[in-house]
Amino acid sequence: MATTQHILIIPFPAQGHVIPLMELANCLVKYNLRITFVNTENTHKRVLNALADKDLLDDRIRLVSIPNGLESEEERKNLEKLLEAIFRVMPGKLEELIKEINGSDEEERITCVIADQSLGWALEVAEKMGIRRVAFLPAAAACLVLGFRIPSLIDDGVINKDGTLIKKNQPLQFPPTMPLMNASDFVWTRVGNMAAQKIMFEAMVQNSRVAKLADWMICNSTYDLEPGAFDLAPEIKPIGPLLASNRLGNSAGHFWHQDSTCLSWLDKQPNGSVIYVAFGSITTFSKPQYEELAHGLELTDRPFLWVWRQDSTDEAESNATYLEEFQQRIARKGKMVFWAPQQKVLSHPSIACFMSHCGWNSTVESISNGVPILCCPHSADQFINQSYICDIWKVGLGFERDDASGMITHAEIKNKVDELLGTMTYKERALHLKEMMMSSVRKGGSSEKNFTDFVKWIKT
Ligand SMILES: O=c1ccn([C@@H]2O[C@H](COP(=O)(O)OP(=O)(O)O[C@H]3O[C@H](CO)[C@@H](O)[C@H](O)[C@H]3O)[C@@H](O)[C@H]2O)c(=O)[nH]1
Repeated sequence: MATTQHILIIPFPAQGHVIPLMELANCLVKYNLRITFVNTENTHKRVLNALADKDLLDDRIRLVSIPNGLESEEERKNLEKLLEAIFRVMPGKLEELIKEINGSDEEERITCVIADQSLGWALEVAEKMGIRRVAFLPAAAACLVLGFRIPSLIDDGVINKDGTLIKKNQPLQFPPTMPLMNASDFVWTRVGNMAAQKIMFEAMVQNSRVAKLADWMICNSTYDLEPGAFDLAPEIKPIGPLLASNRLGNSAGHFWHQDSTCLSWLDKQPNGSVIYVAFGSITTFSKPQYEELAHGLELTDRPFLWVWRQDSTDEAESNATYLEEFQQRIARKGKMVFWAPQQKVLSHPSIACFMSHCGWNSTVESISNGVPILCCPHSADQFINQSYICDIWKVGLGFERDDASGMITHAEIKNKVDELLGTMTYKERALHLKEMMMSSVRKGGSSEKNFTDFVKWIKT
């Protein structure tokens, strides 16, 4: 008989998915469970490289990889190719891996698969092999509720069967505690071209259907953050916020080395003074937009820490001179890094606010630290998250875009920074939300209770 249960965890191959699932793995091993964490080959290499010098993982977490059928970085960045290849190649590879593990030793048998909700096929593989299964949602519960609602959106004539919009200007109001959703802000209508949108839509339809096959659906949220969404879909259980600080550890699963020099730089700044600027792991803006942002930050005359991640060598080369000049010019006030230890940055007392693309992890990490947000959403779910931040929780502000250029201008950036930091209400509300969120993971809190029930179920 197995001494401890053996769980297989599989994330979608993107940074915003690997980090929270790695955090979940770290929480589970505290309950003496063993984890096999399955990344794609490329992600696996990146995670190992970034781990090399520190953040050593608990030895009950074994990192392994399977191919996703894509060779080049260019292909991996193309959402259509990525989704198509993942679906074509990975289910068979996952099944082979599980068979190999299960065949090696009775004690090694996988007893449960925890799959990223956006990899519905992994739940189907588990079901086919008679293994218990869990869907993990790294985004807001509202996104899955939207996925569940797709059939009624089609019946009500809001969208066509392929996800294209019929009623463009008709916002959708779920309960008032959920964001008012503009039809043009649905997750799939905010990705790439029409072909990418259709593929994303099909994936959402499929994944939302398959999620219902899961024995548990868990997500990185709390009842206080999204009461309306959990009322509509009580089968989704929040276990968040999943943060390394909850277990006094380092966050793991990074694709890049975390530049900790920014922490000693933050130590030298006055409390509540620094604007932290970071747009997650995928989002990039045009060069003119970065120039507006740089200009705007300079105008605020406040210290700032800016994560400027450049994806390609071309991009890095084209920005090199500008960046160098800019860094010299702002050296007195600002610091730039390629990749920051974001969770530690956001918990630093010198941080005043977070200028963010509103990825769900960044949103949760910011609020868990009582940090108000300036919103620059770019794609997918980020517009829904912005609506939570600005309209529902009222802990942040969005930017108006210039009619002619479509950009956020330097003047707008300065004005919104001044507005957000010039009144205490945003900070007060953020601190209030922080308190509610953090109490949910303390003993007896709602997320802690869901997590304990979940672990009990896994262990039976
Ligand atoms: O310098 C940095 C910048 C980011 N992070 C971390 O990287 C993660 C980024 O996640 P997120 O804020 O969610 O952004 P994305 O990487 O863009 O995440 C993708 O996945 C999310 C979860 O599904 C979605 O909400 C986003 O829209 C989608 O782009 C967070 O944990 C950050 O703490 C760092 O550690 N250092």
